[in-house]
Amino acid sequence: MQKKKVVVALGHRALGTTLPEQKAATENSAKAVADLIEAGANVVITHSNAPQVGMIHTAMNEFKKLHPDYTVAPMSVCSAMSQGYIGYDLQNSLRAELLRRGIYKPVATVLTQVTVDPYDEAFYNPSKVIGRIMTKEEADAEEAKGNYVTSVEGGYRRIVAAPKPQDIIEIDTIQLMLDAGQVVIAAGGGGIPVLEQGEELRGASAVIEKDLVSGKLAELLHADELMILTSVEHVAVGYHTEHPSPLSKITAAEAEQYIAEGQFEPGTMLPKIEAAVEFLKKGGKRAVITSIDEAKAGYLGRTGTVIE
Ligand SMILES: Nc1ncnc2c1ncn2[C@@H]1O[C@H](COP(=O)(O)OP(=O)(O)O)[C@@H](O)[C@H]1O
Ligand SMILES: NC(=O)OP(=O)(O)O
Repeated sequence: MQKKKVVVALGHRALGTTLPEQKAATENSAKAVADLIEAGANVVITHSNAPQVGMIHTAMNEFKKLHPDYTVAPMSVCSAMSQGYIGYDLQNSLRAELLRRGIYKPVATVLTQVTVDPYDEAFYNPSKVIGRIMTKEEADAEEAKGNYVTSVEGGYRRIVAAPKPQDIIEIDTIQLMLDAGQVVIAAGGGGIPVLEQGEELRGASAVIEKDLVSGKLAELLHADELMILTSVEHVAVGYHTEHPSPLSKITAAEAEQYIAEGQFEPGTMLPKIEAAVEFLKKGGKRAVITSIDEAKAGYLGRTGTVIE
């Protein structure tokens, strides 16, 4: 039987935030991904990174206090570190889970760079929330350094630019590994944002939305399916009303209509729907949005929101 090529996007619930949380969460997520592999999927995994990249950035800032003449680690470097750190836990959890099930499959993380447009409006309107919740004093200190913050429930968080992903530099490597039946973890945290300058790639001060890059990855790999595994079993309309209606199966045109009605929250559900619609418009067959706990049922069409 021909295996299905599936891009699987893992969100916050699949990763946790702190080091011990991430270890436990990735072990759980590995079970969900192994279920998909057992069900016949060849998977490429991509994942969130906002809490982790913020934590790494804070750590690098602390390091600079010991060495004031050092430059602060750019956000692109912090993104690369977050791919390595999250990929390390994910690939080991998945390797072990597959071995426990008697499946031998190489699992590897590809440090992935994603080009962005230097004129992307997002550079003038930072909107991507990263890192931990801060006090007013900490937020003021960030602003004094030239960073941006926004108020959230419980305090303040940093915001950075989230330009749209244009192209994936390591796509041929990812494709080769996928075609060889290997499990690839790629474009984590939206990918390391880079600007093309002649032959050079220069890191951009931004964090790309992981949902949008998962759609781009699925498109460029000609994947059969995009699965976005998040914290809710279904996408809903009227989500913030007393009577939300869960969606089971919709078309891309219906999804666009709901986008126009403002049914999806920017920064959480909206980019997932946009990624799904874009993937379908570029030739994808099916996108599924469901909870990480229902991954296999979603893959088998028994739950989740399916967009076709
Ligand atoms: N219309 C909607 N239907 C379902 N969930 C929604 C909707 N609008 C916003 N959400 C929120 O989106 C969240 C999932 O997005 P997010 O927290 O960014 O997840 P992830 O980290 O998995 O990408 C859900 O927990 C839910 O609160
Ligand atoms: N890069 C990214 O979109 O991360 P989050 O999903 O954690 O916001």
